Amino acid sequence: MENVFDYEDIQLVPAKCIVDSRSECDTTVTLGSNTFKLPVVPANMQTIIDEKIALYLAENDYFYIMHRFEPEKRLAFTKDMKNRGLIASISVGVKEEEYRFVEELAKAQLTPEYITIDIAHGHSNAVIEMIQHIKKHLPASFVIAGNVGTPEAVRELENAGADATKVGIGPGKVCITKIKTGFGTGGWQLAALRWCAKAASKPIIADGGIRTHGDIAKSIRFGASMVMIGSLFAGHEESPGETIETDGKLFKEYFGSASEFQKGEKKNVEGKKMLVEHKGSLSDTLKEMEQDLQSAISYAGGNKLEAIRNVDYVVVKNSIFNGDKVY
Ligand SMILES: NC(=O)C1=CN([C@@H]2O[C@H](COP(=O)(O)OP(=O)(O)OC[C@H]3O[C@@H](n4cnc5c(N)ncnc54)[C@H](OP(=O)(O)O)[C@@H]3O)[C@@H](O)[C@H]2O)C=CC1
Ligand SMILES: Nc1nc2c(ncn2[C@@H]2O[C@H](COP(=O)(O)O)[C@@H](O)[C@H]2O)c(=O)[nH]1
Repeated sequence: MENVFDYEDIQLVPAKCIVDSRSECDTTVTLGSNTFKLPVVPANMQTIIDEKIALYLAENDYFYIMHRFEPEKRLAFTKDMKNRGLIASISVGVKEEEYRFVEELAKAQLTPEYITIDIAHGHSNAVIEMIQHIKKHLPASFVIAGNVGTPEAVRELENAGADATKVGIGPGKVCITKIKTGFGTGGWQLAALRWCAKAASKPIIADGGIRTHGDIAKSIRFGASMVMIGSLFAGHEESPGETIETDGKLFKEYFGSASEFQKGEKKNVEGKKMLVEHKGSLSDTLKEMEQDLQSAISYAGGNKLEAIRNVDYVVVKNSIFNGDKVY
């Protein structure tokens, strides 16, 4: 790979505006057989989403993916969402008990609309076999598989039956994979996304490294259908992470799914914990994201998300913030 770059190295080039107001710009996106308000999904991590947030997102037409770290609650969660006439979207791992869980769902005739296979190194037979298992027992579920960082991986998971792949190994804010292993897409996530998107024949979810709302538009430009975000969703009133007061200031904790805090032991740790400034309500952030994306669509010279895919861009190595600290 040559000419790698990341979010802060790129600026999108404006095209002639065709709308009279940014409110005319449509930020909706279709994934599988459902249409959502934004091409954004909060990360399936325990300090980012819980049942209450999932319910709020589903009721308000946002995409969500429930985490897999309270495995015993997933069947009841799926049933509850279905009883409310809402989309059920859950995560699974690849261990033996996860195979039994998929069979249990099938036996109970509960088909989640979306199942995400949530594994650090998704380019593996373990993930391929789980995709095939889900497709055998729950053929109507839309399967998102990951995480990966190469075109080969995207193709292999798609060929195994994945309906979408999730790209991003190591760009996350609480990720230490890049430091502990030397591997990943950290520092060149946007270029890796472009590389993967060129090989993809199905949707790609860009996962990790989003630090500003403008990065959502950049992800769309470089081939993402949807963007998964952790840290920007971490500090809300509703966020499940613990609230901590330091010197009169409120913070919320945000920890990695492969951190010692998540695992309860110091084994194969590839994540850390940090404190994020308290930032008000989730609905305010979602509204602001929508407005910023509407504005981005207007700069792209269109009135739909698709317009962003075709804009020109320039590489401005590490200079777009002019020294301003925005995160
Ligand atoms: N997007 C990212 O960059 C990363 C995300 N994470 C997140 O952390 C969580 C835990 O992930 P993960 O450890 O995969 O899940 P699990 O702890 O559920 O591990 C799943 C299985 O895969 C095996 N495994 C894990 N990593 C590797 C590897 N590098 N090579 C071969 N086998 C492996 C594990 O065995 P064993 O433990 O014995 O090796 C285990 O059997 C997930 O939520 C994941 O998304 C973690 C790191 C990077
Ligand atoms: N390497 C690790 N990556 C992790 C861990 N827990 C989550 N993640 C990934 O990060 C993104 C969120 O990134 P952000 O930049 O938006 O904060 C999340 O969706 C996972 O893919 C971890 O412990 N280690």
